[in-house]
Amino acid sequence: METVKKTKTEQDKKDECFQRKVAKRMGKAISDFELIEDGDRIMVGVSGGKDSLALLELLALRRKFNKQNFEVVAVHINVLELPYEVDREFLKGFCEKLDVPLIYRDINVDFDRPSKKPACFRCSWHRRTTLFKMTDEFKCNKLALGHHMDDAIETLLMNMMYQGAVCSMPAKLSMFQGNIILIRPLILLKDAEMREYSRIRKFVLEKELCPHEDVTKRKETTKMIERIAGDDSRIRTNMFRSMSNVQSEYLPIIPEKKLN
Ligand SMILES: Nc1ncnc2c1ncn2[C@@H]1O[C@H](COP(=O)(O)OP(=O)(O)OP(=O)(O)O)[C@@H](O)[C@H]1O
Repeated sequence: METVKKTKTEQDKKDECFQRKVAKRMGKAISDFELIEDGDRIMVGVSGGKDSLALLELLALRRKFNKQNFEVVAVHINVLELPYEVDREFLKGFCEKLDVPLIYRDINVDFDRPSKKPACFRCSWHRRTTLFKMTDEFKCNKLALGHHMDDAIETLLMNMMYQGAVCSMPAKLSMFQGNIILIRPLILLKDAEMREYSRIRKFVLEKELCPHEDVTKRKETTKMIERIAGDDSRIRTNMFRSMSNVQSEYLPIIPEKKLN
């Protein structure tokens, strides 16, 4: 039978080159922060959003083509009280193509219970706690989340502005006496790069907005960074890099006993 060979357009070549760049950047994070070792069994939290889909795909491809020997398991937590669901058919097909097992878990979040914490915070806490518990159940030693560089910068500014603390999201965090290691392999990638990756890969994304979404502080912070950074691509990178360049002798550090 005659096979029809599709010729690559200039755009196709550019897109492939961009995908390789993103994979390399994640590889750099994995190597710089020593995120993955041979024999790891990594649980990937997949929300159905662009970042965690990209993370899952990039890790699965790395496992296939690189020399590192590790396993990947995808988990989606479904909050029963939320009025929408992830596109299950898409996610199923996506994981099958990558040869990654997919686990669904339904959970309840009592949004009506009075609490000082915002609904978004509580929902995220429940999802995260469920993921941690599931690592044990499915014998995974690492949990990978899809946070990227802009998430880290936003968190840094939010903690400075609302908590009076300089802290953000580490690329690697040992938790529960070292029983589980949280990793963030996309930490060297920007949101704009993840959006481009998602466009190229034609990810099917949830369009429905969560009714509880924290529309205030994080969104305001995102806009604030947009205003500060403008078109200068160095600014986001420098804000991120500043977290690895803390010159404490040049900070007005108040002695602990005088803090209150
Ligand atoms: N429902 C979920 N099930 C499994 N993992 C989740 C879920 N929600 C979030 N996560 C994990 O936590 C990370 C951070 O969550 P967050 O809510 O900030 O991301 P998101 O905006 O839902 O989407 P994205 O997948 O694009 O990061 C996600 O990247 C993903 O790894």
